Amino acid sequence: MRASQKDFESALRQVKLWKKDPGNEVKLKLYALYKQATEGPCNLPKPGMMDLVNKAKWDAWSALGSLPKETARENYVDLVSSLSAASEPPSPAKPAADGEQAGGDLVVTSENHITTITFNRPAKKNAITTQMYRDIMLALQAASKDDSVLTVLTGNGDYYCSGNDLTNFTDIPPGGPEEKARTNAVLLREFVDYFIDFPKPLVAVVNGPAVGISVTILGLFDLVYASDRATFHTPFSPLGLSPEGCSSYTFPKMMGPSKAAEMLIFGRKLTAQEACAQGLVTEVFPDSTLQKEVWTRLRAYTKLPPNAVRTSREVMRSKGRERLHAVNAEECEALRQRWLSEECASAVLRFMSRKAKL
Ligand SMILES: CCCCCC/C=C/C(=O)SCCNC(=O)CCNC(=O)[C@H](O)C(C)(C)COP(=O)(O)OP(=O)(O)OC[C@H]1O[C@@H](n2cnc3c(N)ncnc32)[C@H](O)[C@@H]1OP(=O)(O)O
Repeated sequence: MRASQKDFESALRQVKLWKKDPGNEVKLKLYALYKQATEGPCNLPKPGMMDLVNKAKWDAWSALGSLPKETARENYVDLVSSLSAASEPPSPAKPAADGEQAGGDLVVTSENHITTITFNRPAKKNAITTQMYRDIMLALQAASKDDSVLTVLTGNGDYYCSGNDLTNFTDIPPGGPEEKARTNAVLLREFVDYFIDFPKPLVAVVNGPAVGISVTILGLFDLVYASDRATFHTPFSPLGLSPEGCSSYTFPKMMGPSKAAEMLIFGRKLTAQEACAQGLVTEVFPDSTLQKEVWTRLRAYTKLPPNAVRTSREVMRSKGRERLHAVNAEECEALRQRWLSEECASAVLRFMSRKAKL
C-alpha cells in the first residue's frame, strides 16, 4: 500500500511524540528518509571528517542514492509504524521501560558509614555523560567530607559501565573540534585528579562488564570486588584513543608491562578471574551472591578504627601521588591530540552508525 502525504505527515507528528530516544541508528535512518522524501537525493558537499554529526547525517542520506521520493516517504511511514509500539510512554504504574530509577543518571546514597555512587543509565549500559563526570566529582567532594568510612562505585543493571559516552564527542562548540578536545582534556584531568586525591578508601563493586575509563580508574581504587559475569575491556586502539585514568602507569606496575600492553595497546578483554590473577581485581564472587557477600564484608570494614584506616591508607598512597598527577597530565595531553585524529573520528562515526561494536 502506498503511503499518502497525509500518512507521512502523521508519521512526522508521531515521531515528535515519542518519549524514548530511539537511538542514533534509527534517528539517522529517519533523517535520511525524511530528507530523501522531501528534497530528493543528497547533493550537498560532504562535511569535514571532524564534523561528526553532519558527516553521519550526510553519509546516511547519500547512502539512499537515487531512491524515489515516494519510496522514501513510504519507507519512513513503515519505519515509524514499526517503532511506534516500542516508543509509547510507559504507564505511570509501571517502572520506565529502561529500568531507570528516580534520581537521574547517577544515584548517591549514604548508609551505615558507606557512601555509594551508582551509575544509573542501564539503557545505555551506564555510559558516562559529561554531566555524569561532573556529578561524580561533586559526589566525591561531598563523600570526602561526610561521616562515611568507605566510598563505593557500582552500576545499576547488567553492566557496571560501558565507559565514556561516545556521543560526548559529537556536540562540537563554536571553537570547533580543537576547543572540544581541549575542554574534554581539562574535564578528564580534573576527574582523574579527584580519584588520585580522594582521602578515604575507594571500593568498586563491579556488577557486570566494564569498559574504557571505568576500567582504567580501577588502578586508583583500594578494593575491586567483581561478579564472575564482569569483564574488563580497554579498546583504546580500535577507537583511535590512548589510555587514561593513570593506567599507563598503574597497570604495568600492577600486572607487568606485557600483560598491561595486551590490555591497553591491543585491547584484550579480561574475564573477572583473569583480572583477579593480574591484580586488577581483589576478589571474584558468584554473581548470585556478590551483593550479599560484598556488602556484609564492607559493613564489617566500617567498624574498624577510622583513624587507623585513614593513616594506613595515607602512608600507602602519599609516596606515589605526585607521580600519578604527572602521569594524568601526560595521558590527557596525548588524548587531546588523539581526539583530533581521523582514526578517532572514524571510530566514533562507526559506533554512531552502528557498524561497529566492541
Ligand atoms: C570528557 C571525556 C573523557 C573521555 C575519557 C576517555 C574515555 C575513554 C573510554 O571510555 S573508551 C570506551 C568507550 N566505550 C565504548 O567504546 C563502548 C561502546 N559500546 C559498545 O560497544 C556496546 O554498546 C557494548 C559492547 C557496551 C554493549 O553492547 P550490547 O549489549 O549489544 O548493547 P547495545 O550496543 O545495544 O547498547 C545499548 C544502548 O547503549 C548505548 N551505549 C552503550 N555504550 C555506549 C557508549 N559508550 N556511549 C554511548 N552509548 C552507548 C548503545 O548505543 C545503545 O543505545 P541505543 O539503544 O542504540 O540508543
